[in-house]
Amino acid sequence: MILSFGLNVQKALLQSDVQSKTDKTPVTVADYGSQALVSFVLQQELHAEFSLVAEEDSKDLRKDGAQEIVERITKLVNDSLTSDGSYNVTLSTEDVLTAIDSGISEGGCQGRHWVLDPIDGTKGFLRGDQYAIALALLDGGKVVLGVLACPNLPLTSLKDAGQHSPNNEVGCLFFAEVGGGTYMQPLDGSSAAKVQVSAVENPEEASFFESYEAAHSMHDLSSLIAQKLGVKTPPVRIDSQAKYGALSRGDGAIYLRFPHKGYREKIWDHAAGCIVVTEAGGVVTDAAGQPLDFSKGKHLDVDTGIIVTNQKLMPLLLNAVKESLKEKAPSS
Ligand SMILES: Nc1ncnc2c1ncn2[C@@H]1O[C@H](COP(=O)(O)OS(=O)(=O)O)[C@@H](OP(=O)(O)O)[C@H]1O
Ligand SMILES: [Mg+2]
Ligand SMILES: [Mg+2]
Ligand SMILES: [Mg+2]
Repeated sequence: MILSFGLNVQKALLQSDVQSKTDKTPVTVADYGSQALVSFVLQQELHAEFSLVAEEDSKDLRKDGAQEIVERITKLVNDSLTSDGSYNVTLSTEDVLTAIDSGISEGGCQGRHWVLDPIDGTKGFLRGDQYAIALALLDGGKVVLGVLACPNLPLTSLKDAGQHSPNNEVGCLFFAEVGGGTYMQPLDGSSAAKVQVSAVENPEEASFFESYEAAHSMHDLSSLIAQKLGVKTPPVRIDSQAKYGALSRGDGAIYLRFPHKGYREKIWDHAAGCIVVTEAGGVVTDAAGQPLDFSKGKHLDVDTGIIVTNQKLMPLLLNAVKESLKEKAPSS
């Protein structure tokens, strides 16, 4: 239901469906609608008090002049609930705003918290490119479950892109539970298969992922790191945690993310992706080699950036990162 919601809205997006947040990033009726749906379904299924840390809130939707967009979100949510048929309800605008606001939890190191990015890679979503719906569960500050839906990701490896594979089908669901491995299932519901990260040991044979948006990650720094490693192929730039999904099935071997100075990472941008990759045999650390700490609330306080690869390549990657950061540091 939530996945077809994103795809349907992406196809029929109106100019008025896209708003700008105070941090100047875009938010759409799909981001709000997806958050309302996931929050509603979790509450229905869990039959209990639950805690949700999610990206969006209803502040802007409660302002004067926002009535029209709230009604549009409510209609999209109700259309999705009706077409799915699992829940025989019609939500009011206030129900939708309340569902969105259930995502106000701060998370932390105690208890269980769901972590949601209702549309990750909103800019990619708007371009018609990659985006993901990312849901994770924290227990005692550790990620224990992750689900990553990537409605526009090809079922076959991105390595084959452009080679006119007869199978152009898209839509992948990745899921992982701690200790249970990572699985990928086509969104058409056919059976799931276990996936593994790339086994490449020679960095010259490794390809790497990075953000599509240069504003989200320093492409010049990744390029220097890749050069030091001897990586031969150009970077694969795609939006969202689809990068983690693609990496978990070995489409590439490395993911480099170096936000510009001053940006603080949020847990919903990495929690699901992190467990999907680690359960597939990968390693996710900050630029100093420390694991990501999801127990500190909404933010992830990482040293400089986030790097992901397999266990064999990580020591080489960490060295290349350290050398590159030293080279790029302004001399005092
Ligand atoms: N300035 C800056 N630096 C780093 N990261 C930022 C920045 N601004 C936003 N964001 C967050 O990036 C999320 C999307 O990351 P991506 O890796 O998908 O970026 S990209 O679209 O591939 O360029 C994106 O997630 P969504 O908002 O869910 O789309 C943001 O949380
Ligand atoms: Mg956003
Ligand atoms: Mg995001
Ligand atoms: Mg988002």
